[in-house]
Amino acid sequence: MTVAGTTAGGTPAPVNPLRDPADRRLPRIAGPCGLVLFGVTGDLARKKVMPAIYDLANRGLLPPGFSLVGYARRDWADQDFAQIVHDSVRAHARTEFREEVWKQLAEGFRFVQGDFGDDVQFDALRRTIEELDVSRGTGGNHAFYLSIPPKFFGDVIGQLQEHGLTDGGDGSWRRVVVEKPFGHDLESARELNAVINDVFPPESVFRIDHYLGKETVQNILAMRFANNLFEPIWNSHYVDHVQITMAEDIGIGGRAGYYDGIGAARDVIQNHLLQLLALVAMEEPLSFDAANLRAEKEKVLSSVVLPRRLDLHTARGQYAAGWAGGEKVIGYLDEDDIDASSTTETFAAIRVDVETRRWAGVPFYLRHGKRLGRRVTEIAVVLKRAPHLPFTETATEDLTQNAIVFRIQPDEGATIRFGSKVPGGAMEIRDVNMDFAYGGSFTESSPEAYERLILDVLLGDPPLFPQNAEVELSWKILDPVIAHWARQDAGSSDGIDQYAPGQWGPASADAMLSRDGRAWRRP
Ligand SMILES: NC(=O)C1=CN([C@@H]2O[C@H](COP(=O)(O)OP(=O)(O)OC[C@H]3O[C@@H](n4cnc5c(N)ncnc54)[C@H](OP(=O)(O)O)[C@@H]3O)[C@@H](O)[C@H]2O)C=CC1
Ligand SMILES: O=C1O[C@H](COP(=O)(O)O)[C@@H](O)[C@H](O)[C@H]1O
Repeated sequence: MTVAGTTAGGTPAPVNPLRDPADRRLPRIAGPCGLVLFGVTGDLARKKVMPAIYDLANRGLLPPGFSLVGYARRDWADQDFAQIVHDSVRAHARTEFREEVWKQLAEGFRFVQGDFGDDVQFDALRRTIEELDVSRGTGGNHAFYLSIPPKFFGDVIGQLQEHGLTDGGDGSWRRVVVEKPFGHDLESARELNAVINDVFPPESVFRIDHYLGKETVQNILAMRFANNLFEPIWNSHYVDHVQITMAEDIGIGGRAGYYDGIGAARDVIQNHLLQLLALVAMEEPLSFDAANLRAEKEKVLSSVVLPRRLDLHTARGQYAAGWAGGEKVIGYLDEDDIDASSTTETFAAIRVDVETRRWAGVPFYLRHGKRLGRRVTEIAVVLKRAPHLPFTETATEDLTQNAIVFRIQPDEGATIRFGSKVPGGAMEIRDVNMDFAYGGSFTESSPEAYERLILDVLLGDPPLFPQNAEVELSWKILDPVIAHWARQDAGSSDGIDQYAPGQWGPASADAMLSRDGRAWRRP
């Protein structure tokens, strides 16, 4: 971790006059540096990366000479690029627009036009960076952010190496940022890791799983390990099962090219949901530095096993056409550029078990879907029933199981559900909730995940970025599920289960849990 007010190299950070001195939320400031963004016209760059850069600048967390170089095929001048950043900032930034911040930031914008295969333009990129080192004092320190389709990762990394962009000279750093998905199965992930590791040392590679940048996700470890309340019951003696839900109410939008053939399990379960599982199930790390955190996460991921009967313990489906939120919506197969016979799942649910002494016999159920009832991500640790209930049966007929729920988004906080006597003359026990809400407890607002992660890249602070091993272990868990579904598809021409938009997935998902004598929560 970096000490507040110093750069990753330990030298005092330059004081940015635009920094708001009252803002104590992200006290670390990046030293002299710049970012090169590939894929500036893309969805992620526009909605997340460029607004996060502005928000960091607005909070005074970027150095005054920070530079942003866009690389894309469009025939743009620097001003056109600045306009694109401006539009994206005005549409998606979280902090207010301040002209003086924008002006200072925009002075560091440059644009290089080119395809990923264009040698001449990669040379132009090198010269642009050298010019910035002089004019903006970026000191040779640059991060290359690949906000591009994964199939181009190898090409761009190869170009960076070939054109002398991977080494900024003595005392400077070069880093590469890659977005998920890291491959589409174990084999391709290994190949991709080999390509990246051939060019950049592991400490210079920052793999973004943006869930790890979320405040509420980081709080899982704080809540577990800063308190004495949870840890004593955090095991198979008290926990019945764990449900991890990531539900979205949106469809695939314009992302058919990426999504079809990938599907819900690869898109989200392989990365975000298995990372959440690792944080909930891991042992206490020796410290919160990257090596110790990763060691504990790797131990948990290595202990995950799938049930033998994948036909009984997995479920998948596709959203059908219908009504959601008062609007008529099209089905997955009717989306633009989706093949009418596609079997790509937009909903996936799996059961896994963690074979450790702590978790033996405690199933973890993971589910994700698009066009579900509402947008919500939560982790529910559902406890076993009390061993003895000294009440009449009718007194407890409305009492369900106690639960501790981490509310990751959008209603950020945590809930503890337990039974309480209903006021009145009779002994009647009913579920009640004790709530912690960020809004009610903190005046500080949560930084957006990309803000936190981009700042950590610029600081060279690695704990929130998964390394090769975690990525590969996660594919090892998921690959047999994908292979099982492919075998099912090969043996049938019926397509996959459909589910109505606005509902909670296909009937097979409910059946999967009811076979275990359980039911999904309706968050
Ligand atoms: N969008 C999201 O919500 C999320 C995305 N990701 C990941 O982020 C990355 C980017 O995704 P997203 O923004 O959705 O993708 P998009 O398809 O929206 O954007 C891709 C970008 O790559 C550029 N590009 C493609 N081919 C070339 C080429 N040959 N030469 C130069 N530029 C090229 C495109 O430029 P042009 O305009 O010229 O075609 C465009 O700017 C992917 O790895 C994705 O998996 C991860 C999490 C969420
Ligand atoms: O990684 C992804 O995440 C988004 C959802 O992110 P969230 O922060 O809004 O929960 C999802 O829509 C997308 O399909 C996936 O690639």
